[in-house]
Amino acid sequence: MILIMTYVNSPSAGQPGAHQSPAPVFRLRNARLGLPAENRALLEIQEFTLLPGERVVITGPSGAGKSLLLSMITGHWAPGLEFSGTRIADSLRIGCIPQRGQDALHALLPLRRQLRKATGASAQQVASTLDAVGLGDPSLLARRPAELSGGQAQRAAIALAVLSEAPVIIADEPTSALDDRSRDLALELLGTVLDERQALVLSTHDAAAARALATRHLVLDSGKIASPSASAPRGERVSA
Ligand SMILES: Nc1ncnc2c1ncn2[C@@H]1O[C@H](COP(=O)(O)OP(=O)(O)OP(=O)(O)O)[C@@H](O)[C@H]1O
Repeated sequence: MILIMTYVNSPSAGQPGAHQSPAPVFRLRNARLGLPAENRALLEIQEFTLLPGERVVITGPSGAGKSLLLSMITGHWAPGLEFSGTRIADSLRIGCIPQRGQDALHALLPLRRQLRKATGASAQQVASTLDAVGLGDPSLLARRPAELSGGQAQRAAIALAVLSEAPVIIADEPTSALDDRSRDLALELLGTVLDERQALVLSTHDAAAARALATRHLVLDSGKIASPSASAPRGERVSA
C-alpha cells in the first residue's frame, strides 16, 4: 500500500499579508459531505484551518463524523458521498497513519528497504528515524510487516510519516489496536518525532491521546464541530 496519498491541489492557502502567523497548510470553508441520494448531510464544517506544526485531536461519539472529517482532509471519500464547499490544500502530499501499522506498509518488502523506496530518503535518514522510533535493532530492519508486532508496525508507520516529510499527517484512531504500553509509546512518538512543521490531525476515542498530544482539541457531535474548540499556544498542549 502506498502511504503518501496525493489529491487534487487547489490554489495555495497562503495569503501575503501583514500578519506574522504562518500560512495555513489546509483549509475548509462551508464544507459539506452528504448523501445526494437522500439529500442528507453527514458532516458540515463551517471553518477549519490547519497551521504548520499543529497537533489537532478530534474526539466525539461513534458516528459523530471523525473519519469523514479526515476524508475531507485527504480528499478521498466513499463512492456515493458528495462534497461541496471550499477545500484548499497547500501541498500535494499527505501522510496517513492508519489504525493498524501494517496497513501503511507494503506486505512483501523488508522494513528498511521499503522506507527508502517509499520516501526516497537516504540510508542515513532511514536509519536515524527508525532508531528514533525504537526500531534500530538490525534484526528488525530486514523483517517484513507480518513479522513485526502491532506496536512495532505502528512505530514503522510513524517513521514512514516522518520520512515522507508530508506537511499534513492524518491518523485515524492510531492507538485503538495497541495494548497500553504500545499505545503510550506511539503517543509519545507522535508528540516528539514528527517534524515541527508537520501538522497532525488525529481522531480518537482515547482521552489520554488528546491530553498527551493536542495543541487543539476539536469535539465533533452529530456531524458538526461542537464549539468552542480548545486550543493552546504553539508548543503547549490543551487538556481534553
Ligand atoms: N459511505 C457512507 N454512506 C452512508 N453513511 C455514511 C458513510 N460513511 C459514513 N457514514 C455515516 O456518517 C456518520 C459519521 O461517520 P464516521 O465514520 O465519520 O463516524 P466516526 O465519528 O468516525 O465514528 P466511529 O468513532 O464509530 O469510527 C455515521 O452516521 C455513518 O454511518
